[in-house]
Amino acid sequence: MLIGAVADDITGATDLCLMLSREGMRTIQLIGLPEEGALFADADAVVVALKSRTAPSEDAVRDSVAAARNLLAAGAEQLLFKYCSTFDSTDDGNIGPVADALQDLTGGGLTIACPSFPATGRTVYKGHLFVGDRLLSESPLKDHPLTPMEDPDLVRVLQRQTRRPVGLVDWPVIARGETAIRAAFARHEAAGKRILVVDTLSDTDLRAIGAACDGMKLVTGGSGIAMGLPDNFRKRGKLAVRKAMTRITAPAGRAVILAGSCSLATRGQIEVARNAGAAALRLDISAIADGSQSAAQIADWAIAQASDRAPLIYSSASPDELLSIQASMGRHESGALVEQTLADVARRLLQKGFTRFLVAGGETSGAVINALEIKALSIGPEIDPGVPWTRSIGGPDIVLALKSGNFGAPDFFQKARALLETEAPDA
Ligand SMILES: Nc1ncnc2c1ncn2[C@@H]1O[C@H](COP(=O)(O)OP(=O)(O)O)[C@@H](O)[C@H]1O
Ligand SMILES: O=C(O)[C@@H](O)C(=O)COP(=O)(O)O
Repeated sequence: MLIGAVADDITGATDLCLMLSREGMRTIQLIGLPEEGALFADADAVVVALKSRTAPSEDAVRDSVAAARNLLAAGAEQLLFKYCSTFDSTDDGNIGPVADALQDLTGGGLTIACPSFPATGRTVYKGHLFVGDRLLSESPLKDHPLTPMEDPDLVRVLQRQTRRPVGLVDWPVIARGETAIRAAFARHEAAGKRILVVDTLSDTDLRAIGAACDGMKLVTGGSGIAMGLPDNFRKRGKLAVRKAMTRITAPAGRAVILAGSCSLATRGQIEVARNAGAAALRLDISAIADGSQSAAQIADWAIAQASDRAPLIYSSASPDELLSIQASMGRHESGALVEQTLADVARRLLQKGFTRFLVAGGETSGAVINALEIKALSIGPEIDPGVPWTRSIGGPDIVLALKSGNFGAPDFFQKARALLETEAPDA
């Protein structure tokens, strides 16, 4: 194993897997902690998907360290801590505390914080995170149901979460390329900084930063930072050149779309799917709370729809609707109720022969995958930047598109289905 990664949520992990596999690494995604002593002979990269982004910070640290230990024991040469390209976290963490603990585990050397993912509009300039052409704090992420992001200054945000001194390598240095970046790393380290936010405006910047991270024991960031890392191993003859997949074969069976993300992108995709004629059912959270709507009823509704189209089940609400739901039911309580309901629906549909699951939302995907008892995924073709099709390894044989809430073009759900090929019955 060349790269061992710990991701703080499931869609973040698939996003990272896609980047590593596009860059030629044979990549496996594990759901939850790898077994102690496990070896991954066929993988260049192993990404462990945790559900630690919004967990209490002691739990996030414990699970991340346990995963990292097992990856290092299995031979990982470089450790990568993957978090959201929009730095989703609270002042208590979990990015800072987990980065601290992984730095301790890997000998305390310098690391970077690089959330940028220009292909999806996430860039960092003077340490400030932009989403498209808006500052993070003016983007839809300010209304995130669990981690509202109100401060775009990542040095300030991260410094609130870590005891280690945070520094910034700004864009004029990044633009001068690998050698200048390495020199800046050394200067900041000598000045006592331990974790450096790196400005990044383009893929060229990502590749230069990746090259400068050759030999760094721990790297932290979004999936973008993985773009430049595989080449470091290729230069040393440890990695072959591989072609990206363009289609995925799926076992015969029906498809369903489950959307628990409230992001602007997902709400737009729901609208497009509905306008294209998808049968759609919206979760009514107060009806679920008082028992008048149930997962069993919702699953029965999906089963009753035409079998050649994917029914759409969604909970997605506008920021104002969310505020009022959360005010009456609590942020975590209402979120958990929605997640459990969608997960229960998925479990029931699996039992009824559904084999293609398109899930929108990171927390939602985590809940669904746990309910389906999927333990590992292989990575298929890219549907849109950051979102591949995946196929389960072990457990029930199904394909899944786990979409981070904010990712994907407006016609994402239609595009995803167009990449599927049904497996021959005797395969
Ligand atoms: N109508 C709703 N009321 C309350 N919480 C909701 C509602 N719809 C979704 N949620 C919760 O919002 C959270 C969305 O997070 P997630 O699934 O990670 O999406 P994203 O990828 O957009 O962040 C989940 O915990 C989900 O259960
Ligand atoms: O880095 C990203 O933006 C994604 O990989 C990701 O982690 C998004 O999280 P969710 O929106 O919660 O799926």
